[in-house]
Amino acid sequence: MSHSSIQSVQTPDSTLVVRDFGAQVLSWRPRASEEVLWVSPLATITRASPLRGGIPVCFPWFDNASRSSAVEATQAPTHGFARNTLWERKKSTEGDSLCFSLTHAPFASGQLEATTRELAEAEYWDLYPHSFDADLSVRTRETLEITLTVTNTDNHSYVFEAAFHTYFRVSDIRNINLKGLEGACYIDALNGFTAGVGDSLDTFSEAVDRVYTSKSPVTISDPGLSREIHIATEGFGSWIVWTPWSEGALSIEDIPDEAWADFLCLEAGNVLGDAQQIYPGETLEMTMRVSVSDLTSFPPQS
Ligand SMILES: O=P(O)(O)OC[C@H]1O[C@@H](O)[C@H](O)[C@@H](O)[C@@H]1O
Repeated sequence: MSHSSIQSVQTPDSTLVVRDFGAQVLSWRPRASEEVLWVSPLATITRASPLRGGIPVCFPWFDNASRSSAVEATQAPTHGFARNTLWERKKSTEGDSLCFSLTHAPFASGQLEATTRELAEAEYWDLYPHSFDADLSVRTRETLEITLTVTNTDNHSYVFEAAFHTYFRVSDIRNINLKGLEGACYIDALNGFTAGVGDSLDTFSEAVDRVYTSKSPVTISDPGLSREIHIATEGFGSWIVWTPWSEGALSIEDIPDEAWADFLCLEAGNVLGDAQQIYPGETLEMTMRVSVSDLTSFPPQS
């Protein structure tokens, strides 16, 4: 089976590239700007594994499974299995969108002609025995709009976490400003998961790994690229902010030692206290919108 299938869409306003494996956005470039997403130069597209960069989809749990309320098995893969699974490409009625679906259900024993994807999926059933249909739609115009829709197709309620683990490309993380988290409460993963408040985190000078509770839009202001990236959400309650910094990047195989300053992970999420309870038949929708403006102009309306 090939894991390298990628789809692209070009509109008058932008170009978009998405990989079927993990339904992972790899590139988004609005016409008037440089590439918005960072992908590691060491990323290998032919491997059946999430690629370092772009927008991996973390679902149905986030982070190390031992800390997640959505999954019981502690040996479960970090950030859920959606990013480790081949999604099915769906026909989109709109020329500016790419749509993918992932069905999670018990594997019917005795079924002789299972697809490779079904077999791969079956291995996760023991870890997460809750049926769902998930859809990911990605629309590219002047704004990138990415929506995860989850329907509980089971007969019991359960909990999931979700995040769009976006690697934003920046000129140099030491010279950017982050706006929008002023006054928000956070949990600090680098400080024993302690709670903090009031640290607005507007500039970066060391490793950061925090989950902020906030629904407010955020902006990355990047004088080096003369642009601002505006990110807004609906249906998400958290922002995860992560940079490994120079020392952390040394222990991450697929980030070149010198590349740590080239990206900031700013992730729209429903994690920790924002984990979502979903009832039989219920559908929940989570959307992130990304737009870019010149540093000197007003943010575009989406
Ligand atoms: O290497 P992974 O599994 O993609 O995770 C990278 C990082 O992802 C972030 O979302 C987490 O907050 C970090 O703790 C983690 O290190």
